[in-house]
Amino acid sequence: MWPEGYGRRVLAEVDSTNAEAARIVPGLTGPEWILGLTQVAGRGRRGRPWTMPAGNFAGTLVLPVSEPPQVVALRSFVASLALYEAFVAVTGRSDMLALKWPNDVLVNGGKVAGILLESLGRHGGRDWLAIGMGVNLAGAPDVGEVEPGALRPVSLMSEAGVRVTPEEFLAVLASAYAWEEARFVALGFAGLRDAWLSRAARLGAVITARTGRHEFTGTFETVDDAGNLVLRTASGRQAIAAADVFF
Ligand SMILES: O=C(O)CCCC[C@@H]1SC[C@@H]2NC(=O)N[C@@H]21
Repeated sequence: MWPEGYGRRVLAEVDSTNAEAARIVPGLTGPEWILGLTQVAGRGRRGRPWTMPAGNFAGTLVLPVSEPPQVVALRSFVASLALYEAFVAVTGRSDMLALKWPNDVLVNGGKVAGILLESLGRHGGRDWLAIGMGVNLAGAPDVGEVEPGALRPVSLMSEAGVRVTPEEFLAVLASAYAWEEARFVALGFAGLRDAWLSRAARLGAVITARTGRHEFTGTFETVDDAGNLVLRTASGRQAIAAADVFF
């Protein structure tokens, strides 16, 4: 069932649903989903492009938020848990799914979805956030399109053999997101941290985190209560706020 209080608009073609979010936010009074059936200038994290083979999901939730910025940023965990639940709902399986810090969703070890949070500033006396989600439902970009060392892109179709339209996926995701959002607002990150950790890829394994300035290799111990990646390295415990992670 479509969640109460959330609006929805579906666009045949859009440059980027996150860019569209910035355009429409001044006229909004509550949360609104934007679905782009074709997205021609999708944006990924760290300024990378996000390509969208036909039939994939490109959606952005435009959300009013009321917490300090470091808490608002924890919506990436809310969104990744919602994506995970949506995948379980459409495939009936959880055995091949995992979450990669900070906010990728993996199927059989390949990247099937990514999340891009962008602040939209203040409108109508409220702060707004764009939560952009790209999901490879039908096809994955060519492996040559991702940076060296990044996980191979995969699609739900190739890994699970499940065919889902973007509209069908939006219905499932919107409902999963609304549930996770309500839990986050009621209980804070403490209310979902264990759920996220129990779905985490490579917890307890040695991983590498690159921050742009530094590279840390160590055992992935946990995610702390501020959402930082905690690694046990040869030189001690490191809590890392933002990085790309390599397995
Ligand atoms: O780099 C990543 O992993 C994040 C990718 C986020 C892509 C989605 S697609 C829908 C929304 N609109 C955009 O332009 N980007 C996000």
